[in-house]
Formats: sequence, structure tokens, C-alpha cells
Amino acid sequence: MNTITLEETSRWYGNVVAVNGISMTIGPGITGLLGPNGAGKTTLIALMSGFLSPSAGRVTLDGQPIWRNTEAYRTIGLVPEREVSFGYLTGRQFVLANAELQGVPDPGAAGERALEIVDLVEPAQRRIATYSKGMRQRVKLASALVHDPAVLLLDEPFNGVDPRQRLHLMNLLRRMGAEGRTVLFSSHILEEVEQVARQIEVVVSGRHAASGDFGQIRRLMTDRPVQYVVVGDGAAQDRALASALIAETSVVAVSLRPQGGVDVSVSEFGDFAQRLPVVARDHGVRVLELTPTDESLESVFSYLVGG
Ligand SMILES: Nc1ncnc2c1ncn2[C@@H]1O[C@H](COP(=O)(O)OP(=O)(O)OP(=O)(O)O)[C@@H](O)[C@H]1O
Repeated sequence: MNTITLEETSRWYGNVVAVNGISMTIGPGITGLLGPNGAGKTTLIALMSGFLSPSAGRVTLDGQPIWRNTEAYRTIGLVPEREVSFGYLTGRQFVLANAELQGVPDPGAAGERALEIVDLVEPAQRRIATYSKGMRQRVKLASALVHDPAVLLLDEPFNGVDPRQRLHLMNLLRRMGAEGRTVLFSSHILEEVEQVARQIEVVVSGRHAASGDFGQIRRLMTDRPVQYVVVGDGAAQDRALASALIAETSVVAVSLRPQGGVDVSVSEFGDFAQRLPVVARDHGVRVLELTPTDESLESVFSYLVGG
């Protein structure tokens, strides 16, 4: 129930392939859609919410295609990434307008209920233009909840939101997930996704790169080969360290840097982190610095897709 399925789904814009043959299933509970900027997250969410038709493949809700399916639209709530452009409306007016558009039986009551859920009843008489970033996210969430959707899709809901509001939003999502709704939110930050999502789907360059719980994804990301610079106390120490480290099973390559320090390629970080202090001590080397050299999220992601 309330399961979104993508089968070999692609979406292209002219000759740009934004989503490339993705198959995945999103069921009840919270799923994090993780990927760097431009990975295709917004396009995927637009496909799942029926805003875009797939160029190839199928996107279904409980077996029924979502595109142009009014029934599915009644089941899905969407919190888009873009800001509410009606800053001159009060929060209440905005949420009410959405309740009316959804055609719910009692739009006034539905709007109030949604404002209550996101804890915005009191500021609801103020214009949205006066809201903080976190409040603007919450008013979008309220408007997505007016028809009590069983499926909730949120595009980068934590972007630019301050830590306190972020916690509030996370708790809200947790509650929605615990109620048995299917909740999917996108993010480019692993830590953010880890904190709330039961299941994580990673997309990179329009492709489905990995899938699993946060333990599995974290392991994939930390167990990849990583480059470090280790700096000892002087050139002789660097040399001693280099020759000692190459004997370690977690080390794949070492080379001395002309400017000082040793470049070390590590296949398994956990083991290396435990062994480095031991090796340094055994060889009388003082380690002054240990720095990862390719820790950018992009390098992590490109490793996951084998790039
Ligand atoms: N309307 C469009 N026309 C042409 N190309 C587009 C269009 N929308 C998105 N793209 C391209 O498709 C790819 C995926 O974009 P998408 O917005 O889905 O990624 P994203 O993961 O949501 O990224 P971001 O977090 O930066 O929004 C990008 O290369 C983007 O430039």
C-alpha cells in the first residue's frame, strides 16, 4: 500500500538525460533520496508526484501510473524546493487556497488542521513574506498536507533551515513516517538523511548508485579507497613512515611528497585509523598531520557509480 515504483524510468530534457534507467521502490516509512546537485533528485520527485511524464519506463503508485492520474494526485502531497511566490498571502490564506484547490469537503477545517500539524497556527495570520526560512518550509508542508495524503514527497526540505527548525521538521517527518505514510525527502547531505531516513536511495548523474539503510550506505562511503596526506616531524620521519606504512594491509600505495609528507592510498579506513598511531609509535615517528585529500562529496558519489 502507498508504494511508488519506478521501473527502468528515464527522463530527458532535449539531449540532457536527467534520470537514466532508474528502478526503485519507495514504501511506507521515511526514505532519503541522496545525491549531489544536479543528480536528478528534483526530476525524480517531479516524476513521482505526477508533474512530469517519464520519457521511458513506468512510474506507478500501487500499480497505477501516476502521470495524469487524478486519483494518485489525491493521495500524494508535494513540498517543492522552490519558495512560495505568494509572499503577500498570509500563511492561512495560502494553506486554505491549497485546500480549496484539492477540493476537500471542508477546506477551512482542513487548513486549520494542517497548520496545527506544522505548529503554525499563531503566525498563520501574518504574511508569508515575513516568515523565516524554516517557517516557509513549514507553510509549504502544511499546504501539502491539507488533503491528508498517504504519500508525502519533499524536495530538499532542510536546505537553509536553521538547526532548531531543522530538528522540528525532522520530528514532523518522523511522526508522518510512524503514522504509516510513505515519506520521501531529497538531500545532498548524508548526515541529514541518516538522522531521519529508514531507507536511503543514492542517485548520481541520473543513475541509481546505491540503496540500503544508513549503516550500509555509510559503510559504502567510508570503506572506499581514500587518499590521505600524513606528515611526520621532518623528512627522515616521513621516509620512515612511508616504508612502515607500505607493509600495512590497509595501505595500497605510498609516495613521498616533494613539499614534505607522505601520500597514502588506503583501501579500508577503519583499519588504517587504528594502525597509523601504532605504526608511528613503533617507528618513533611523530605524526603532525593527517588530512584526507579527496573527501569531497562528489568524489564519494563518483566512487559509488564507479566513476
Ligand atoms: N527543464 C530542464 N531543462 C533542461 N535540463 C534540465 C531541466 N531540469 C533539469 N535539467 C537538468 O537535469 C539534470 C538533473 O536536474 P535535477 O534538478 O533533477 O537535479 P537535482 O539532483 O534535483 O539537483 P539540484 O539539487 O541542483 O536541484 C541536471 O543536469 C539539470 O541541469
